[in-house]
Amino acid sequence: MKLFPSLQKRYAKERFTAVQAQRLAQEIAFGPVVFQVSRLMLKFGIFRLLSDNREGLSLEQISQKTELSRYAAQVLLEASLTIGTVLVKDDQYILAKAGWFLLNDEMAQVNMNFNQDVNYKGLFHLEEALLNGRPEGLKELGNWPTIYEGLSDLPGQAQKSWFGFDHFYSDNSFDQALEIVFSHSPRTLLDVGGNTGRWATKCVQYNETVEVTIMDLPQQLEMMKQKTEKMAGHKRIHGHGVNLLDENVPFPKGFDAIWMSQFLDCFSEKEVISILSRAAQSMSAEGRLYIMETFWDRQKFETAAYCLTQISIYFTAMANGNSKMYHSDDMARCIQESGLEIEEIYDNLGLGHSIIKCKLK
Ligand SMILES: C[S@@+](CC[C@H](N)C(=O)[O-])C[C@H]1O[C@@H](n2cnc3c(N)ncnc32)[C@H](O)[C@@H]1O
Repeated sequence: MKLFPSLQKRYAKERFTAVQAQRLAQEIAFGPVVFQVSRLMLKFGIFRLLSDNREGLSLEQISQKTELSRYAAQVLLEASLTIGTVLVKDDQYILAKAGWFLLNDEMAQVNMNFNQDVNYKGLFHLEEALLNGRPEGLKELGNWPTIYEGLSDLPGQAQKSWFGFDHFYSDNSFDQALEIVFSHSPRTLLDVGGNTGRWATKCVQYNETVEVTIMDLPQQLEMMKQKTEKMAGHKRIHGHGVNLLDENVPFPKGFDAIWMSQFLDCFSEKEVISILSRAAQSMSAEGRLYIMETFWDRQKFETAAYCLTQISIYFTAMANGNSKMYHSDDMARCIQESGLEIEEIYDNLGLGHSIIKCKLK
């Protein structure tokens, strides 16, 4: 398997001693406990309290300041001690580095909220999802064939965490992406899966004349209109409501650029080929298609590859049962099979996106 050098080395040979491996096996066995304890250390403000009191606090002080019973504070702190998020010296609890990251690393918080509010209950159905090829966990949130039909109706906290997760990753790459896409001076841009219109808004504010059409599910376009109507340039943002899972739905013609950000990971390989083939049929020789994705094999930092391959499981259990965070070779094969060719790949955007620029073969 082809991997970026940073990953190649790490994944080719055993990285744990026997003792470390034995410990990891227990961390896996207690994974849900570790997750919930750490989440509540955050929610009840214990990590914050320890961060504000660097010299440490006793169990009694923590219980008093958080208004948790001595018992509740004690079980959380003792579990956190062995997890490694807090330390204890002379009966004083102190924040450890991993606790600091849970408290201050926005990515850890976004991922934790996403796992708690969107995935946690649904993951109980992963086994059926893998066997049936359907998002069997989605019933924990509502009754839709895929999560995308339900985005505008998700329960409040799940919706907040889903959009928080989606926006966190793509927002961090948009500024670099604008430079790449607008170096070709597109006058018209089709934003496929444009969601709440964040990229479209960036485009119309970056370039004074570009006209952007968001192609997304009809219910998603309603949400997009509400979110963009007060933004500068919103008159140059248009909507085109479709369900692209319907193979008979064509792409509209006449766009200089077609943009797909964090979109193709919502589809199986077969569906990706169908969508890309329809995109190709709509393109002229001068047109360019930009695919922005977080490919797990093209990550500079191994932790990113770890997060991405775990996020694939959300697609299995919750989103649609058949898509994933792709390896770039799989995407390249789909591109080839759709009548397109790769012109250039830009890596290391934002928190780990790549942009694949394609043209007609
Ligand atoms: C993960 S979001 C990506 C949002 C945005 N492009 C970004 O980069 O943050 C995927 C988008 O694809 C849309 N989508 C999913 N399935 C679709 C379908 N069958 N037809 C049209 N749009 C779809 C969803 O409604 C959603 O807005």
